[in-house]
Amino acid sequence: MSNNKVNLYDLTNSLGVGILIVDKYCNVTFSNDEALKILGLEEKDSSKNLSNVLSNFKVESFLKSNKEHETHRLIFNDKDIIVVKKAITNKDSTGGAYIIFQKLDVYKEFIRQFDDEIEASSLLKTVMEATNDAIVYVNSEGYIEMLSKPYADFLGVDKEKTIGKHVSKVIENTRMDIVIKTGKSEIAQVQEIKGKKMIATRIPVFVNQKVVGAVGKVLFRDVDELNSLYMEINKIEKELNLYKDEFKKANKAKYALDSIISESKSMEDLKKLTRRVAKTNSNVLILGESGTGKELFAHAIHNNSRRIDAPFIKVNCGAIPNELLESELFGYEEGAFTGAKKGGKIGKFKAADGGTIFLDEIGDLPMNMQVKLLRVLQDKEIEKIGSNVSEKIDVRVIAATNKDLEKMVSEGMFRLDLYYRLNVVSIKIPPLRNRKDDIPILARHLVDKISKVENIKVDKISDSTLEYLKKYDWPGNVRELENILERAINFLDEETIIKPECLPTKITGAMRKKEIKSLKSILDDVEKQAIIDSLIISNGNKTIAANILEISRTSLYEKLSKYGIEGQ
Ligand SMILES: Nc1ncnc2c1ncn2[C@@H]1O[C@H](COP(=O)(O)OP(=O)(O)OP(=O)(O)O)[C@@H](O)[C@H]1O
Repeated sequence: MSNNKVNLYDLTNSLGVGILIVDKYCNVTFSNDEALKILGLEEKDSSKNLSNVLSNFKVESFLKSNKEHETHRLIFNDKDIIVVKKAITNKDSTGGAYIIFQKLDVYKEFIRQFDDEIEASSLLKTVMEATNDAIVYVNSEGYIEMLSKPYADFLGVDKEKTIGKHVSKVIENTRMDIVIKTGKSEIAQVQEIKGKKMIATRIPVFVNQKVVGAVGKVLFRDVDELNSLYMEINKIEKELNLYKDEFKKANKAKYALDSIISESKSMEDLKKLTRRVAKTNSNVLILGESGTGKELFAHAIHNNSRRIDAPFIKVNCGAIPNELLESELFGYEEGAFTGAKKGGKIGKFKAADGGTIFLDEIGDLPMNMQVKLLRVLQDKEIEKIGSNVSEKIDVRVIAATNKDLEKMVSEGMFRLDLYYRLNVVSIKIPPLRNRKDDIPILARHLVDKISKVENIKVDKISDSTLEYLKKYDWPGNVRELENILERAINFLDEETIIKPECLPTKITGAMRKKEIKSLKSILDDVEKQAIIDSLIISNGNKTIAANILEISRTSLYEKLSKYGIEGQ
């Protein structure tokens, strides 16, 4: 091989194209490595295979055709190949042809990249045109390739005329050329342009780890604008904190265990149990007749738990109409249904996240909601109405009812699985009639509480009043006691002592009758009844009646007139 041929060989290989040279008899006089590589041929069989290639490439017919060149596309060894044949026609040559070929994939990839670039650049152009921000894009040498209209307007330059100019000639105090050199972003830096302090961000653009340009963006037109924005944000933040505080205050458990006034052993034991239970994370079911203090216990559990600083949210399941219950508990997305509020609504469970939810009157929860509540307790996640995304929540559930839940379960009115989930720990508050020891201390506590609210001076509750209170059965429990005492306090005139007269007759009436009766009047009552009975038996015959009573007729007449019994 001559030196020239060696050069031609290296050169053609480095071009990445296959080259064959044939003489006028269609003998291969030259082939490069790329040719074999592209055609997928082994070097050792090259001469045999090349004749196969020449016939596929239709070289012989090309030589005979006297055409100067010919291009066609063909499939060889499953490869999509483009072939260019060129006749060797210079006058000192003996003829033949150059056959130059390449795999089409290379071009396809090239075209794809080209298309991508066109697409990216038109996308960038569209973004630049649509933006309200001041944006500039410079190439790797710092020449402007794109400038947004707002930026051009602010600079007072013609947008089109800036393209191709060096950024330092168009933008005052620019550092875009520095960012290109350092390859380091500069975020939110002050840049003075036309006497205004602007906040600029400059970001280098990398392709294959090489800086190919940089984007600059002015975040705010002027620092003053930023300051007023900052003040606005500050104001909103303060307002938000205020609302957060209000929310916290409104959704705070008000009562501690000390607020539960009692002296009876049963209640003291219950308070001890409550203190222990509060420390755990278990769901609690509070049972007891109406007015026994179930809500007080729920507050106390929250306030003695680790959740004390998180919200305590109360929901009265019996007071919310069925159709609203789901949105109250779980919230809804904006547009979830007609009439849904803009921005949607947060449900009580979400509001209680991290804290406690108190589901009062749980026995009134309709069946469909029982199923949904069970799912929340099992999965510890909620799904807003109109959303298909569920959200994890961490809420402790305290439920309460004055209904007999076990009976409801046996009657199919309450789900057994939900009952088990809620009843991990149960607190059963005894009715007031079963702990009458609590009445004096409770009465004094309630009188203090009410007199403060009503601003009425009360010195004490008389002993006889306390006796009456202890003898009554209190079907409405502590709430009824509170109401009776409030009424009594409002009865006080100049007095400062609550006496029996201040109590309603349902409490004093029956007892007073019994107590003021003397032995004589009791005997009179019995005597009168015996006379009536004897007259009934004797069918009104006074002689027989006197005989039954073993008294004289005269005596009977006297007693009839004494008791006003007539005409029997
Ligand atoms: N042990 C107590 N000490 C002080 N106040 C009490 C006590 N028990 C109940 N009360 C008061 O009695 C009233 C009724 O209590 P609470 O609302 O907690 O009862 P409840 O069992 O939840 O009633 P309901 O079943 O009707 O919802 C409240 O004003 C509460 O402060």
